[in-house]
Amino acid sequence: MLRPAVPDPSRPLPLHAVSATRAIEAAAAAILPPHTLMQRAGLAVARLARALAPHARTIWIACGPGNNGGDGLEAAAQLQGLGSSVVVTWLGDPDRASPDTRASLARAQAAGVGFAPAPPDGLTPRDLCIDALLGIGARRAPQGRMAEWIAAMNASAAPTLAVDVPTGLSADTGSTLISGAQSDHLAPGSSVIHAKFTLSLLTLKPGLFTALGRDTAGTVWWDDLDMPPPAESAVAELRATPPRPPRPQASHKGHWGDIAVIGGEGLARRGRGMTGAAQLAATAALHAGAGRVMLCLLDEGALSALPEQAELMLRRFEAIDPQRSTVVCGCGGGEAVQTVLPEVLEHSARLVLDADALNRIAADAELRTRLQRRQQSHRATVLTPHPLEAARLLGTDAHSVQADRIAAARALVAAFGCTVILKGSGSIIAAPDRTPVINTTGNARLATGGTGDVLAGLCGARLAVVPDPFEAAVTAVQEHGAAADHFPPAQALTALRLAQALQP
Ligand SMILES: NC(=O)C1=CN([C@@H]2O[C@H](COP(=O)(O)OP(=O)(O)OC[C@H]3O[C@@H](n4cnc5c(N)ncnc54)[C@H](OP(=O)(O)O)[C@@H]3O)[C@@H](O)[C@H]2O)[C@@H](O)CC1
Ligand SMILES: Nc1ncnc2c1ncn2[C@@H]1O[C@H](COP(=O)(O)OP(=O)(O)O)[C@@H](O)[C@H]1O
Ligand SMILES: [K+]
Repeated sequence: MLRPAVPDPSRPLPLHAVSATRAIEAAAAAILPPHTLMQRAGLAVARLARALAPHARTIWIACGPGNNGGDGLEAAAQLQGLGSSVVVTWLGDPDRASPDTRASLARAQAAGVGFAPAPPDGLTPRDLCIDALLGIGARRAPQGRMAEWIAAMNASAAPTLAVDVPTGLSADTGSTLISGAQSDHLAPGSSVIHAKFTLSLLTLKPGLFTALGRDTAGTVWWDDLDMPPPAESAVAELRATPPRPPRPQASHKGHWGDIAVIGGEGLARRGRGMTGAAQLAATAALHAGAGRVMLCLLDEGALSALPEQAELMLRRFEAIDPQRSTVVCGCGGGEAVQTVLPEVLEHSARLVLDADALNRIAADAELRTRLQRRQQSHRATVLTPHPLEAARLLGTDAHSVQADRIAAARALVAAFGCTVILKGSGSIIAAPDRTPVINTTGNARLATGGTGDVLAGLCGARLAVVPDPFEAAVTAVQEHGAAADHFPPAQALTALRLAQALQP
């Protein structure tokens, strides 16, 4: 069945790695007559193409040498049969193609599809390009004629529908394929299709939703090719954002938790005033509905009042009761956070660690041991690193983290036994014994200073009332992104305004 890749509130959408997809394909092929899957795939592509471009005069289908190209040839046969004018450019060789692809080639030829050595000229916005160059079998960066066709498709006035995966994107990781490695940014001239639509076949692939996936895949559709839900375990999943539960009338502030935000190195210490970061986290917790929010600034008492935020209670570190609070530690913490971290790690009942708290832990073996010990005593801990902070914790670089974000999040879970939010486009939320979630809310308007502090405060507010730290983290990330998605388009999204837009 063809459907948009939008999770239902009652059922997450599973995402499968290429290895699992191959196993599912093999199992399906074993029980179906030959060529069935490719015919279903081609029909799904043709149907979606007709729906997306009902008035197309020309449909250009660029086909690669493997079965992704076979899907394109099958779609060409189907579209020609439905009355569209199809031009196929094919990079394959009939003698080396798979039996499925050869069968679809014969069907396309029999249907009267036009084959051309080069892309058609003069496509208009109502026409359509179909990228069937590479799918899950892509192993290296496109070069030569394939790279030329990718460039032509990206430059075309007609939108592109990618079959299974945009060519040049890794289905597993959402990074791009470059010679011998993977890249986490779209370098000028990098050979990757920028699709307006992607139709994922049989399974949904995680790379479509994280790293560069969201930029290159466009709107994602999924056709399971009428195969039953796979037994293979999903590598990650997408979840719908549930509505906030109503507040019981008979609740009081004690039900909604005490949040203690610890951070904000003062200007005096090193000439870097970062109290704003902690204030943002505290403001976020407040607007997200926390019962009481305490702000502990590491500025040696220089700041004594916050007149514009009378609801926030200023506290010295010694005056905080970490066992009875949900502690959010690290936002703007600078070097000053180092001195409080041993106690924070030792005594906080529920803890969100962000920014400089993570950087200090990365640089200090004793703090790492203290963090690991929290798991043994079952105390809830959420880490909220961006890719560079994640890299420091893992002893690697941000590029390597971005090259496989799910693997990096899992590695952090394995190392520290905590719930982890690996931030960035398509944030990954992972925890011990849980299928990671890739967040689908949020947008690049969040790429501005302080929005991570807002997430940390929001996460604290949810962790205060949701016993399962993984569920609290998923909820916080979804709500943070949704607040950005609903933010007025004509207004600059700043972190403070985002914090104030959060809802209890
Ligand atoms: N699996 C399923 O569930 C189903 C799969 N289906 C479809 O099959 C697709 C997978 O097909 P696939 O395995 O043939 O791989 P595909 O993506 O066509 O690429 C491999 C070919 O490309 C070549 N090649 C690689 N890199 C290259 C480069 N840079 N530049 C040039 N060539 C390059 C590579 O050559 P080689 O590396 O071996 O030299 C090989 O020939 C899948 O995405 C879906 O669309 C559906 O029909 C039904 C259900
Ligand atoms: N392009 C993007 N798409 C979606 N979310 C983004 C994007 N860029 C940033 N974000 C989100 O914005 C927040 C930024 O956090 P972070 O990098 O820690 O910033 P800061 O330290 O300035 O607060 C994270 O929640 C991240 O997931
Ligand atoms: K493709």
